[in-house]
Amino acid sequence: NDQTGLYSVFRNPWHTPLTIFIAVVGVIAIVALVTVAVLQNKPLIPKYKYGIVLDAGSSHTAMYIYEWPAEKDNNTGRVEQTHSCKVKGPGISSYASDPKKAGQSLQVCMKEAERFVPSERHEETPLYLGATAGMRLLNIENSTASDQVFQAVSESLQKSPFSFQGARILSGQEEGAFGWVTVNYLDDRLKQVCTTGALDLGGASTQISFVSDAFDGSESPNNSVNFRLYGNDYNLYTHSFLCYGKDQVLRMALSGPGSISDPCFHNGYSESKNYMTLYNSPCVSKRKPVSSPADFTHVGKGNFYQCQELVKSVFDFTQCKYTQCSFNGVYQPTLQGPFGAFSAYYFVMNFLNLTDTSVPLQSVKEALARYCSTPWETIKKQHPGIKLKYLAEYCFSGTYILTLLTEGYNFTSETFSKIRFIKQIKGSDAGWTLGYMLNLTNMIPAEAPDTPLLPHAGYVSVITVIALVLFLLFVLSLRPLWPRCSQKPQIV
Ligand SMILES: O=P(O)(O)OP(=O)(O)OP(=O)(O)OC[C@H]1O[C@@H](n2cnc3c(O)ncnc32)[C@H](O)[C@@H]1O
Ligand SMILES: [Ca+2]
Repeated sequence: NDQTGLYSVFRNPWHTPLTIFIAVVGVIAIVALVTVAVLQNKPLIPKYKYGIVLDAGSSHTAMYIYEWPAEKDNNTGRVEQTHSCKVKGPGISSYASDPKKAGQSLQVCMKEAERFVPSERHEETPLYLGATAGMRLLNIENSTASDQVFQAVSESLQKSPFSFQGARILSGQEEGAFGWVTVNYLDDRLKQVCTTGALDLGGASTQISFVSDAFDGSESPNNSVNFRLYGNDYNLYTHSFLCYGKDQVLRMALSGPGSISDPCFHNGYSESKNYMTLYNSPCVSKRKPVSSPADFTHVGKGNFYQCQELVKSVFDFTQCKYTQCSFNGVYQPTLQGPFGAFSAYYFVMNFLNLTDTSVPLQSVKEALARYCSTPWETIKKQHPGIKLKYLAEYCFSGTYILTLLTEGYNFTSETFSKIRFIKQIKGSDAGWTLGYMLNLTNMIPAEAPDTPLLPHAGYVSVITVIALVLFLLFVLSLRPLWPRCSQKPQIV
């Protein structure tokens, strides 16, 4: 019956004002922190979102599926490529005479996408198709055929369960700019001032994009793209050279004088080819001789230095109405910063084992000269598993790449070492498609998203510490003042 000490407190612990005060403060603090934590860092079980982009290139179409945690729409660097699918057959522009087949060619990859994207996400998943230089050239040659191909492709994609957002031709400027966005997004450079330039080599066009302090866009507004991303302003220089993808340049080189005995192809290489296929492109139709036989035999001579002279003949280095140009009278500011070179830059230099740019440029040229002088029979024996069409062209393609970079873009042995030949960055392919989707889904905010005061873990640990301290204080407040030593403790 002792009304004092532990008994009295246990019987009615709310007796002591200290206890009540601590309990109230504790509850308020925990509720407040948990509320902020939940508001700040949404549900613990992440829901994922998806996006699909089809890259309808001149030589082939590829499908990319991107995935990101739903609540991280605006955070940098959280969108990742989760799957890719190479469409069988040529690029969609090759189906000009049978447009339906362009749509049918996409079906296999679209079925694959249905398996890779969870079905409950299908209808919310945006689906885009962007076409590049192959369709630009078809549009120049025969805009009706181009429209029919897009019609067939759109009908095919509308049948998919995804949210089809349209099929269109990208401008060269978009292709260059979005390639730059992709490289810098994946490399996490969009929160920094120093960015990476982007070099993209396709079959029908090639792009160069980079930020240059010396470039404010005034001298050549068409080459200027302004971005405000994560609170940073970027004034990007970009140019797309139509007809300077490696397939079209090969046609231009072959259509030149005396191209039949070709220094860009290995000794012993001999293939009969058809002038019709060679000249059926707006890039070479002007070079078509008035009367030419239907077929010709393409014979290899295997000489890198002569090949370099032949490749240089497709560039015009004379005309430039600006303070400085790359080639064909196109303005280009002084090169600046590191560069990522992808697509065919990578396919070719990787095959030739020349992706290590710490090797002096002169040594790269000498290695390529040795490769080009290797007889065709030896080359075939050394690379039994490589597609003959690709294998025959690596000497030409490697020579074109070195000539384009050094003579065209004015890379020196010093700036050449700042190029990285890349296929992917952190598991996502380098190319325009990711940048294109990020832009269309507004996932790159102009302003930096406000970062939470504390990361999620920070909140949890703060709550835990406060809760522990308060609990300790609470327990301590329950302990009676020292019991009178005469008292026997009451068993309650
Ligand atoms: O950008 P556009 O000009 O539209 O062309 P594309 O998008 O189709 O161009 P790609 O980068 O896909 O390929 C460019 C070139 O590289 C060739 N290519 C693709 N894969 C290759 C590989 O693994 N090895 C060698 N060459 C390859 C392809 O045939 C083209 O000639
Ligand atoms: Ca391309």
